[in-house]
Amino acid sequence: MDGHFVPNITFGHPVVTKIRPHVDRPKESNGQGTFDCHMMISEPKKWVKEFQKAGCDLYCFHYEAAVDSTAAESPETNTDKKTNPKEMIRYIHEQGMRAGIAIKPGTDVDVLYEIFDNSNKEEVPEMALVMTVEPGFGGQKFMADMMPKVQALRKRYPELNIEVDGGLSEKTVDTAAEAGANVIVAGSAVFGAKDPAHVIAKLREAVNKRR
Ligand SMILES: O=C(CO)[C@H](O)[C@H](O)COP(=O)(O)O
Repeated sequence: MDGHFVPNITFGHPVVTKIRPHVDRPKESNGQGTFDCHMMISEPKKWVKEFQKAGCDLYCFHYEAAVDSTAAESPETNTDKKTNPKEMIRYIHEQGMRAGIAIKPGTDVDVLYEIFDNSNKEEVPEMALVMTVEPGFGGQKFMADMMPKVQALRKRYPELNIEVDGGLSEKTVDTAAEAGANVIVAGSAVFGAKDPAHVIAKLREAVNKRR
């Protein structure tokens, strides 16, 4: 969070650098150890290389931050700041990371279809993130009305990693998993728990029993 794209600030690549040596690298079979960095920032391209150096495995940027009319029309003149989503995805892949693309609650899911239907695989992300709160703060209420977006993505892309973020807990995870989400972000539910491992196991179970 950069205090611009969202009205809050959180940690950046120096924290990733410090934590990375203490976490095993991802095992391709189950994704454990993946550093999935959700960039709630206005200039996502600016930080790609720093996060790669820090040990990020998957760099997830916001569709809304990557799209503006100028950048979409002439991506070649917008290489320092904004660029269009396809250029961003290609750039992330060139740095050796997987790419994710996130949408805020007010963004229609169909903006993602063109991105995932692209036959050029270098420009196709490995994950879609459907925000289930307005990004910026933990501890908000899960927006169940975002589930049609998840259902639409799951129907169209049976194998896609679909992440949900915001208000996920043991109480809400079944709704998300039933809709088709298979990557669950949980802050308060895990860090506020007496037994975080138990909560994580429950969240994982909700996803796994539907796969
Ligand atoms: O970053 C977020 C919002 O910007 C996430 O929603 C947050 O980290 C998850 O927290 P919680 O599980 O408490 O909703």
